[in-house]
Amino acid sequence: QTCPLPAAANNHKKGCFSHRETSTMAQTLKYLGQEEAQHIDEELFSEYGFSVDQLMELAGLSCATAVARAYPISSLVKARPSLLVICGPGNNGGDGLVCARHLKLFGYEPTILYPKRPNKPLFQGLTTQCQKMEIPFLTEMPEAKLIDEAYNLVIDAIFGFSFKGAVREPFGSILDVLKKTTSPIASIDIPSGWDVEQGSADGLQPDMLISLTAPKKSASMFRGRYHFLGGRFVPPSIERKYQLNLPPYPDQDCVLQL
Ligand SMILES: NC(=O)C1=CN([C@@H]2O[C@H](COP(=O)(O)OP(=O)(O)OC[C@H]3O[C@@H](n4cnc5c(N)ncnc54)[C@H](OP(=O)(O)O)[C@@H]3O)[C@@H](O)[C@H]2O)[C@@H](O)CC1
Ligand SMILES: [K+]
Repeated sequence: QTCPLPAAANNHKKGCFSHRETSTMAQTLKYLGQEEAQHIDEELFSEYGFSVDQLMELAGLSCATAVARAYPISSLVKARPSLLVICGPGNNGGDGLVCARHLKLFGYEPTILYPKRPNKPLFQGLTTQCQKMEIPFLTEMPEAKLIDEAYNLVIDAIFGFSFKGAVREPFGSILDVLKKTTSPIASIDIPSGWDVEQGSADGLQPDMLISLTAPKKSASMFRGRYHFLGGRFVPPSIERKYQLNLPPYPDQDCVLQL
């Protein structure tokens, strides 16, 4: 069988739905509503004893792994393996910080924009770790033309499943710039600015989406090339309770291409 998905240095072949008789599984994979995603998240912390930094580390590592699968360093068009990681004010932004740190360990050259930093030890620690990893932080959002020239890829870690309502500054202006860039965008969990369930017809159109735990309803509107599932930490009883019908991850991989 020939894989209909675009080649990502053949890395997608292992575990790719299209290479297995999994079309029925793909149909039954649950796409979560906003409240359901938040309930699962809360339950993992309150009833299952996980800590936020534990799951954030696994989520961020999944994102870095998926990015490296879809955009291997050898496939990048610019001389340096430069990436821009834009982090928002919540846990999605925390995933972005973890993702940037792992990408640096994988040999990429991430730069971070983190305009609104929560005053909490978790995020302060993640920021320090990135600084100690010699990852530069920008003080302002570059113009679209500069992004196109300087970065192979933009990682969108601005908003996740708690985003609601009209976008507030400074993120409105940041998203407006991102809509003008031609560098591909990889969105963590939700394309930022999209309604978590309804999507957004005139919003970002990322090239990649990494759904964490399970895709959210808006993921059915995703039209980019690479859709990965990550966050391989869901206990079987949560999976049963919420009828997630997660496809089996290949071997010991922390990501799966949908
Ligand atoms: N179980 C899992 O799968 C795990 C999930 N994880 C990750 O957590 C993510 C969810 O994180 P989250 O709940 O912290 O919320 P998130 O979406 O980052 O944003 C909240 C921030 O955005 C802000 N904000 C909201 N609306 C806004 C607007 N219109 N305009 C401007 N700002 C707005 C809001 O601001 P506030 O309302 O407080 O002013 C708040 O500061 C999830 O998607 C996944 O990536 C992993 O880390 C761990 C395991
Ligand atoms: K995002």
